[in-house]
This record gives sequence, C-alpha cells and structure tokens, in this order.
Amino acid sequence: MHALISLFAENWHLFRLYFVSEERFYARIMFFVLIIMELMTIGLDVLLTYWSKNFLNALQNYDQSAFFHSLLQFCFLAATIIIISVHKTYLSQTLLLYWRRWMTNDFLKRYLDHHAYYEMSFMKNNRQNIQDRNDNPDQRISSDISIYIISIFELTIGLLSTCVSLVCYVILLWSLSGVIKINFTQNLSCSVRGIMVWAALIYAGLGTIITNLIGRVLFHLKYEQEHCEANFRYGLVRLRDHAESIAFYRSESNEQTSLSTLYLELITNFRRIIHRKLALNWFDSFYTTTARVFPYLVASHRYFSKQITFGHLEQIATAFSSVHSALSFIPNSYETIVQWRSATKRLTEFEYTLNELQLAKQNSKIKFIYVSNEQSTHIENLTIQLPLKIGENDGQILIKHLNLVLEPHQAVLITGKTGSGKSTFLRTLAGIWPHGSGMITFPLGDTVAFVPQKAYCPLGSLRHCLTYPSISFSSIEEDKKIRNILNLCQMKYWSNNLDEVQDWSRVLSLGEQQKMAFIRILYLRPKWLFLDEVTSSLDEQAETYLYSILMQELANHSTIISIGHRNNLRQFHQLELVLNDGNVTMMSI
Ligand SMILES: Nc1ncnc2c1ncn2[C@@H]1O[C@H](COP(=O)(O)OP(=O)(O)OP(=O)(O)O)[C@@H](O)[C@H]1O
Repeated sequence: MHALISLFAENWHLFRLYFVSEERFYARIMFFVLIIMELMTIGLDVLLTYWSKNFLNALQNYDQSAFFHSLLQFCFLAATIIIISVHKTYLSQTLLLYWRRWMTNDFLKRYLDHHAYYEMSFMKNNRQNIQDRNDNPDQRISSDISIYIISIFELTIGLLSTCVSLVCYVILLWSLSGVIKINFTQNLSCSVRGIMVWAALIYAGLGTIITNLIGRVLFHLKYEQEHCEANFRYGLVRLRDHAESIAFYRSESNEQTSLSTLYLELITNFRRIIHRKLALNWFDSFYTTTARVFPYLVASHRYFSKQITFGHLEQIATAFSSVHSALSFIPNSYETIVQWRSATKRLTEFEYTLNELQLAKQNSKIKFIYVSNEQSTHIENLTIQLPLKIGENDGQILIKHLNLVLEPHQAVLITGKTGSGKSTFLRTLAGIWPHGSGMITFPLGDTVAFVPQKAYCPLGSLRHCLTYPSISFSSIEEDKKIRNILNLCQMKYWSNNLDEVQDWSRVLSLGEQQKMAFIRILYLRPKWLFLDEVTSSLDEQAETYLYSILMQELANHSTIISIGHRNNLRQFHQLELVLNDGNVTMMSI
C-alpha cells in the first residue's frame, strides 16, 4: 500500500511539471478539449447501440422505411464520429509532442546546469541497491521521457473514459437486464435485478485479480530490461569512441567478451519477460475470447422465451461488452501500466539525483565570490579533498589550507608528482569540484578559460571546432582572423577547410587537437587562463613555439596558470607552485 501511495505521489509530481510550466495555458486547454472529445465519443457510442437495436429490428421486421430512416441516422452519427476521432488523434499527438519537447528541455537543462552531467559520471552505480541507480542518463532523457508521457497520457485518458463509459453502460445494461426470477425449490425463489451488470462485475473482477497475479513480476522485469538495453548500447558507443585504442591493443576478443556479457544479461531478462508474457497471454486470450459469448449465454434465456427481440439481445451484448471492457481496464492496459511504472521509477530516480547534486553544489563549503573593481584572484584557506567513500567520514586530502593571490599578467607553473592533485586544483577553481572548503574570489566581469588536457571537438564544421565554445559565423573579417591564428599556430594547411563538417576528433591528430586548443585561446583572448598539460602530446619544439606565441600575444593581457611536467615550460613563467602530499610551496623561477 505504501509503495502504491509513493508511486502515485511520484507520478503526480512528474505529471504536473508540464501543466504548471510556462506552457500551462495551451497544455491545459488541449488536455481539456481532449477530455471533452473523449466524453463525446462515449456518448456517440451509447447512441450507436440504440441505433443498432432499431436497425436490426427493422431488418427482422422487414420494415423498409424504418431501414432507410436508420441509414440516414447512421450517416449523421458516422460523420460526427469520424470528425471527432480524426481531430482527437491530431490533438493528442500535438499535445504529446509539445509535452515531450518541454520535458526533455527541462531535464536537459537541469542535467547541464551546475555541471550535474559531470558529477554524475563519477557517481557510483550500486548494483545491489536499485534505489541508488543513476545509470545511463542519456537513455532517461531520450527514451524514458517519451515512454512516460505516452503511457501516462493513454492511462489518464483511458481511465477517465473508462469511468464515464462504465457509468453510462452500467445504467443502460441495468435497464436492459430486466428482472430474472431464480427458483431454488417450488416454494423458494428470488428475483435478481440487473443480472447482466452483476455478471460483468464478477467476470471482470476475477479477470483483474488473475491478470495481476500472473503479471505483476513484469514491472520489475521491464525496469531491468531498460537498464540492460541502455548498458548494452553504451558498451557499443564506447567501442566506437575508443575504436583506435582497441584496434591498437588488438583487444577485440576482450571487447567481444564484455559486450557478450552485457548482451547475455539483456537476453536472459528478455527471456524471463517472454515466459511471463506467455502465461499472461494464455489467460488473456481465454478471458477475451469467452467474453464474446458470455453475454449471449446469460441473456439467451430471455430471448428464447421471447421476452426480448433480436435487436434487444444485440444491444445487451454490446452494452455488456462495453461494461466488461471498462471493468477490464487494468488487464487490458497491463503492458502500458508496466511501461508507465518503469519509466516513472527511472525518471524519478534521475530527478532525485539531479536535485541531490544541485543541493550538494549549493551546500559545498567552497565558496566563490565575484568582486567588481578587483584585479587579482584570491584563494583563501582552500582545502581540497577526494569524494567520501562508503563508511568514510573525511575524504582524503589533496591540498591543505592553501592561501594564494594570483596577480594580473602573472604566469604561474604548477608542478607536482602524478596524482598529487594538480588537475583537481584546476577543477576546483573552475567550480566543478565541490569536495573541500575555502573561498575563491575572482574579479567580476573578467573572461576566464579553463583548457583541459584532452581537447574536445564538438560535432560540426572545423570553424566551430576552432572557435569553441564561442560561436563564429563566416564573414570576410572573421575568416581572416581565424586564418591568421591558424597560420600563427602552424596549421595553415587547414585554412581552406573551415566550413567542412567532419568528426574532427578522428581527423586531427592529438598534437593538432592540442594546437587547436591554442587557436581557441588566441581567438577568445581570456583575461584568466588555466591550462592543464595542454602541450603533453606535442614535441618539445612545438611546445616551446606555441608557448612563445602565447606569451607574445597574451603576456600583457592575461594571467596564465599552467600545469606541466617538462622543464622547458619554466622559461615562460615567473612563479612555480609545487604540490607535494597536500602541501603547496611557492617559489620564483
Ligand atoms: N572523481 C574522483 N573520485 C575519486 N578520486 C579521484 C577523482 N578524480 C581524481 N581522483 C584522484 O585524485 C587524485 C588527484 O588526481 P589529479 O587528476 O588531480 O592528479 P594530477 O596531479 O593532475 O595527476 P597527473 O599529473 O597524472 O595529471 C588521483 O589520485 C586521482 O585518482
């Protein structure tokens, strides 16, 4: 019971997101109109049962004028039904489209905000505790949102129309059922009103209970299936992304083994679903097939005793089947309910993780302050830790109580042995590492650029890659500027390919990608520049050349903080910051 209440609470939260958003006006109108159309459809269906009764009676009585009159009525009913049904489909698809667009944007925004996507990539995927899962956020955004919206829409409209049609048809069926007298002995008998309604209730009630008993395990299996599918897909994407490394290592058999393991999990779970569905289908086929003759069986006594006409019998059968299908809403929608529950769970977990990360960011003890009329960057009492492991109270310390002032136009080199925390120091200054404490004050309004060791090539043209994250459009001046910088960075041979679209991370060599990072810097000209081993793939000559160009162009404009291992970098910096077992020593070069 508790699980059911929390499922509905979670679902209500997800459902209302769109209907209280900035698009709520159109969303509510569309939803309201769809409900009206659904109600009209039910009303027309009830009218059709009366029409059908009159039509069949006209045939049975060889009454030609009543027959043509019925046909005329049918034309009017059919036209109304067609108009409503076509527009209902169009409107519901439009609503689903807008709903999905809004919800995808909303989740995407929260995923990208506060670097949640980055933090999430480090979070543990605890396989024992399903509640803690936050795997494959991409699938949750691309597929689960769509599944959720379609299934909740179908279920909400379906449930509403079920309730209304149940009331309409129960009234109709009750009035058609008449009174049946059951004789137990010669002296003992009883009259039962609405026998067809009771029969439908018992039939559908039993159907729902048995379907739920057989199918409830499907909820969990469906959730597992989504998880396995996403893991397998991610495994294939990794294979594509790391194709070159895998080819060099000739580790295809390793990859085959790990992909086969993922695929086996997927297949095993799918087999369980198939087996469970087999049992469910057995029962479902039996249940729906017998439902066709069941009303005739119950009402046949009155027909053969000539209490009702053939048209009347047919109307009873139609009303029974409508009451029965309304009461069988759960067994009939079982597949959709399974999808809805699984998608609700996956989206709720995702949202929970996003909120948790946002909260962690807000509660981080590393505070950032941006001050106007300030020239320097102040780092006060900064301690950087590793994230807490399970059972730990304090994370391992990388940097202890650092106080540092970075002056304008200074060039500082950060060194230290591997794993001493150099990159993590830059991550902290970039605001993407929340573990630790202290205060960092930046001058307000200054442009800041952090450049990672592995240059990122976005999808698109070479121009887009070279100017990322700025956006550049082709113009004579702009092209001249980019070509000049290409020339300066010894990449002139790419000058004529600015608008060529390629997967540039595969085309450019690692060294060229690092040169591309320099091109971006010279294009952007940031006031504060943090470089994390940005020349590690270049030979010493190229490294020295690029740093000399950087200093020539930016020494009087920017503060440059570099991480690097090679000695030839020392000549371009005035200060060295050495990280050693949590302590930081500063010396001039
Ligand atoms: N998300 C994380 N969770 C746990 N430990 C981490 C995480 N990121 C980094 N570390 C650990 O923090 C330590 C410092 O890493 P960092 O990348 O800052 O080292 P580095 O000094 O830049 O090393 P290198 O010179 O090899 O680039 C390493 O021991 C690393 O394993």
